[in-house]
Amino acid sequence: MDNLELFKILTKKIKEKDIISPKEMEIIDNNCEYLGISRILLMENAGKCVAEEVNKFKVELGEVPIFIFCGTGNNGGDGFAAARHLGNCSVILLGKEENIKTYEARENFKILKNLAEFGDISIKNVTHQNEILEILNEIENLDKAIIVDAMLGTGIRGELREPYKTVVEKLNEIKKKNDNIKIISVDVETGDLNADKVITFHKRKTINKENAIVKPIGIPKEAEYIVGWGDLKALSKRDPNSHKGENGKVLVIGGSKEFFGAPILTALAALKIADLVAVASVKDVVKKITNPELITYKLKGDYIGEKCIDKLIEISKKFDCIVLGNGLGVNEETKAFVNGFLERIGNKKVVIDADAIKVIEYEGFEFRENFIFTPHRREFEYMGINLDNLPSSTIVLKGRYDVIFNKNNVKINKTGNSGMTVGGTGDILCGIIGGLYAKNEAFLSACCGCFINGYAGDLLLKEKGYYYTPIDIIEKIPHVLKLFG
Ligand SMILES: NC(=O)C1=CN([C@@H]2O[C@H](COP(=O)(O)OP(=O)(O)OC[C@H]3O[C@@H](n4cnc5c(N)ncnc54)[C@H](O)[C@@H]3O)[C@@H](O)[C@H]2O)[C@H](O)CC1
Ligand SMILES: [K+]
Repeated sequence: MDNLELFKILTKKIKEKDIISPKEMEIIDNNCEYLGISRILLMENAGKCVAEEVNKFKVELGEVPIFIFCGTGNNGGDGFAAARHLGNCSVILLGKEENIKTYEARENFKILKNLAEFGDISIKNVTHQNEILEILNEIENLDKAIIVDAMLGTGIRGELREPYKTVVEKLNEIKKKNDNIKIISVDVETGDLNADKVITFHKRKTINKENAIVKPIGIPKEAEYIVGWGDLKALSKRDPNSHKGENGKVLVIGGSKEFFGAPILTALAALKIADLVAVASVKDVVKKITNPELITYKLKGDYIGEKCIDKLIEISKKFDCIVLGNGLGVNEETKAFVNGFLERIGNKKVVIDADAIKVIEYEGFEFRENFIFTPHRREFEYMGINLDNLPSSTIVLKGRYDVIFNKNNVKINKTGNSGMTVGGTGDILCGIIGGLYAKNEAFLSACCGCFINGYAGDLLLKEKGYYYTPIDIIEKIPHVLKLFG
């Protein structure tokens, strides 16, 4: 079974989420763009859905005034598109036109302005409290009306601020006195607006109420499965006022008298993302580490064995994430170390790669959710993952297509090319994942690690053909992060 077949099996085994968070929706939105589905297309479909629901109210109420309250974000953009589908309505922009946030919302507002000169769509730009109260008083004196709440959607953060606060309070008062004032909320009710209907797009959001009506707007299910720049945009952002060590501390435990390169590649890759990276290894490896940016912990012996567990459990406490396995070697000594260390490391974030994967005793092994495994095909088969009892740990099955999964999620990454078969790219991948995992959750870190590693390889393929080296890939990591971060 190749990776693509495994992916398809997993999409059937892992139940698709029918309620998602605004953050998950934002990742899907951005990955739609990555897949070539433009936001303006989605906004058009969203606006059409809203107009259809307003027309249902018109069947009940007859030809009544329609007021569309729009914010300056894409929720407002949906309102603009809905206005065009409806015609004969009043669009109230709660804010200055120049503050309309996005291209797609601005384009829809521009169209309305072109129409408003001649047609039956009126536009009011209101920014002052008295202008807003005047419109609300007009609505209060009507027998019947339809209100569209396109003020705030999934972009809402924290307590409702003015002018939305006044509008919501006043509309709730009006609604209480006259049930023939019907309110439809776009995607999400703004604050505690008492809407008759909420039309939410693609999937119900965790911030929706039970009665939300879900409408498809052309987002294919693949947009939830393919890793794109939407995942990268969801990564935690560096706080500009942060101090050294606050952007991730990674400890690489690997290497042996036979292999010194692997843990160094892992550490150098992690260092492009985290701001404090150390390598714990045997003396033959430590003496080869000349990079002053890397901290080292020297361990006794030719291999990291059981005798190192206590010291490494102690050292691990200073780090956010451990990357375990690169170049460890595969013998009884390293086997005893890896199994003992993982048993005692508790819920510390650990990326487990290469030789560590090969020496774990999987019989009765606890696949904890704080573990990320990064096997290639053979290592994956050795792990013997039971597809009917998927693990809490996140598994990254590397290949032409990387498949990233755990018991609740599955995604596939298509960046990368056969130039990456060169030795060391696996060490780099788990270094990138370790750097991300220090400050992000496991599944997102694993997906983004695969995307970044592969995308760096794709950029190098364009620049150098297939003959790029692991160090070239490491040097490309910041470029990829800057492109999409
Ligand atoms: N999911 C989809 O496929 C589509 C979603 N669409 C619509 O887009 C909105 C989300 O748009 P966004 O611009 O991200 O955010 P909002 O419009 O919700 O808010 C924007 C704006 O509001 C300000 N703001 C945030 N919090 C507050 C607050 N507490 N008080 C006052 N103001 C606040 C802030 O400045 C934000 O920038 C989604 O809901 C859908 O309606 C697409 O159009 C179609 C596809
Ligand atoms: K809304």
